[in-house]
Amino acid sequence: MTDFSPRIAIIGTGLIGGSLGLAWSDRKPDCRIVGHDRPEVLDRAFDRGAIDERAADPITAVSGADIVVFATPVGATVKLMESVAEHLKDGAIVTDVASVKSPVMEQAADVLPKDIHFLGGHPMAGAETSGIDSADSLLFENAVYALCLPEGTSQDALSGNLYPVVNLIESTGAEPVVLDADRHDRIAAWVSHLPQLLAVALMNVVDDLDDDMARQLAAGGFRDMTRIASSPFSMWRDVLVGNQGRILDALAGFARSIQGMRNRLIEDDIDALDDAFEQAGQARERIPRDRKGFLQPLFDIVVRAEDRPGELHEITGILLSADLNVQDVELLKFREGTGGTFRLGFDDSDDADEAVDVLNGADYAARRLE
Ligand SMILES: NC(=O)c1ccc[n+]([C@@H]2O[C@H](COP(=O)([O-])OP(=O)(O)OC[C@H]3O[C@@H](n4cnc5c(N)ncnc54)[C@H](O)[C@@H]3O)[C@@H](O)[C@H]2O)c1
Ligand SMILES: O=C(O)C(=O)C[C@]1(C(=O)O)C=C[C@@H](O)C=C1
Repeated sequence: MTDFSPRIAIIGTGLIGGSLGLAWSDRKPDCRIVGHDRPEVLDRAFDRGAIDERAADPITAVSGADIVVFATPVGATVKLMESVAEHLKDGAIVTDVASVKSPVMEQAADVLPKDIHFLGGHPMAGAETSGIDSADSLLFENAVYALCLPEGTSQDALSGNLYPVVNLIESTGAEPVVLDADRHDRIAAWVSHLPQLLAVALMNVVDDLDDDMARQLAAGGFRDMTRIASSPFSMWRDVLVGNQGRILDALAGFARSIQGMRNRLIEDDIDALDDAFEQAGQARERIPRDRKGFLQPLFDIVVRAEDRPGELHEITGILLSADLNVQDVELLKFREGTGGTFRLGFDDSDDADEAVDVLNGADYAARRLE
């Protein structure tokens, strides 16, 4: 594996598995990627260039693979890991992308043979959509990628036995962050799993008003807070099962906070909420800005795009040829099906101005976002 052109098996070529495949096909062209999923998903992954080979079953996929990536829902990952364990190549590295780490880490410790190296993974990037059609080679750009080492594995393994998979993760543009599974799951309960439930609850209480005018008045604030309300339950069910206790703690903490606000309103002590707003404003400022999602690179542009495959690729290609480094990309979904607008973020104001000029020169409608 020293030549860094490993054979990679991706089990589950949906949103996350497909996005990894697309990123590696682009940036690690020497890798050979074999995928396993349902036949129709595999065909689509192959047509999109996310995989080089289709494997009809998981055992065929992992046979001979240097690196195996499970990108299936948590429950399926746990089951599949056991069913392929005995068929893994000696010395292979196994990783996963599950949103909750403890169940996967425990299963890896239980079922993987001693000569297999395991590294738990969780890209902190995703979407409210699922499936291979939503996969995007830029999904992990600037995203934090949580890595969990098995108990008893030293951090040195990240630059040793596990290096090939760390290198692949870094090649997607993601930034690895190492922490243990328990801490990961406790924090993910607060910053990812709780917000998912809140988005669903908020969307539904407004829906229950059954007032069309509410839907019309809902603007940016409501949209920002409910984007992930459309995430698929098929993925989230396993996360809720796998992290139930910690999510209950987070829900209890949230309930206390909201009840506190309610009490201040009941007591007509509105000004007492000033501290809460102050704390929230300051806390949000402390979240790193150079991260996907939160990223407000200081210099943004917007560009109109047609609703056709490859559009983003073309735009980023134009910028790359002009030596302009895009730090973040976001599709602002205003009118689905009729195209949309991308927000592109740059480190530098001059780069943002130049990007507007270059794109306008290539017949795109681009402008600075103030
Ligand atoms: N969606 C996100 O935002 C996000 C972000 C980070 C991590 N994750 C994690 O990534 C994993 C995959 O999520 P996703 O969003 O890509 O979902 P997805 O539905 O887009 O993709 C999952 C794929 O796995 C396939 N699959 C399911 N069971 C299978 C089985 N037994 N054998 C073979 N293939 C099987 C499905 O057909 C599907 O193509 C989950 O563990 C999830 O927790 C998701
Ligand atoms: O939809 C997005 O933007 C996401 O990044 C989704 C998100 C999250 O932020 O909590 C959801 C679950 C995953 O495990 C990781 C990422």
